[in-house]
Amino acid sequence: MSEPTVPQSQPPVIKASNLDLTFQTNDGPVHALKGVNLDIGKGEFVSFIGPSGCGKTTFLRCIAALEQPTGGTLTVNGMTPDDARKARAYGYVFQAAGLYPWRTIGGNIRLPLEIMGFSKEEQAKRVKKTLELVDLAGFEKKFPWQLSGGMQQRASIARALAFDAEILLMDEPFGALDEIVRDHLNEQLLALWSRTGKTIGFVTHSIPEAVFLSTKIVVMSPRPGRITDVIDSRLPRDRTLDIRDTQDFMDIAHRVREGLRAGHAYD
Ligand SMILES: Nc1ncnc2c1ncn2[C@@H]1O[C@H](COP(=O)(O)OP(=O)(O)OP(=O)(O)O)[C@@H](O)[C@H]1O
Repeated sequence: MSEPTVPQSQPPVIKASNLDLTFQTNDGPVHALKGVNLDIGKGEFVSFIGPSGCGKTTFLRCIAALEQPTGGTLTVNGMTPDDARKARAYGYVFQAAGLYPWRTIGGNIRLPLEIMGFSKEEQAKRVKKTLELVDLAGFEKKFPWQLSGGMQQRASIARALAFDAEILLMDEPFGALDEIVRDHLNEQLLALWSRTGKTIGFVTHSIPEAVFLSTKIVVMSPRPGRITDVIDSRLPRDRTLDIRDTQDFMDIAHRVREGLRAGHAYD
């Protein structure tokens, strides 16, 4: 079994130092992120967990250059998030699959490739490869409504993978799915991560999902949005759902739960 730790010699892929983001609203300032420090190494699977409003989405959006921090520094591959975006450093998977209903599954995956100006031949190659990666080979010509919710979410992951970015940012991608489907997708996502070696940032509200998927779990708390615990998981990288019955799994889940409770007591 491989070890979950990342070699120390590699510089972090994502580095946040004393990061702040305050939104100015009509009701006064909202401190969405306050003093956030975090290093994410290459090939790590990092989950962000915490109650609504603790800044999970905001942090992911800062990495993706969709929000501008008001203090501190944030680098992605040693660059500003904006430069990293231009260098196509990451793919982003949103809460809802967000597929265009008038385009086929292949057409949806192809869309960002068309916009980026890939050749027709390269587009076809990448659509085929990413559909295989998410176990949807043969569904290219179907329309989104012909697929189940879980399959649509997988298609949306394929779209984020299509330009082969090293970093995958996923904002609660399986939140709306039932538990059995979610379990299955969690296993598939782990297999995909292990095949591709990508660095993944994953937002979730589910403790078992965070513990099952991650090499690192970041526990956050609201008002102001901040990190209250960072847990480096000692679970082996190769895992199946059975690992949820082990003592190690339950110990980590317990620590996450305690972290969430401590954050609530702060209110
Ligand atoms: N564009 C915005 N303008 C003003 N306030 C915002 C904006 N975006 C987010 N916020 C506020 O910042 C805080 C953090 O929001 P964020 O969406 O990051 O939380 P979250 O942890 O992802 O929550 P959830 O689990 O509900 O998705 C919240 O109080 C939210 O209302």
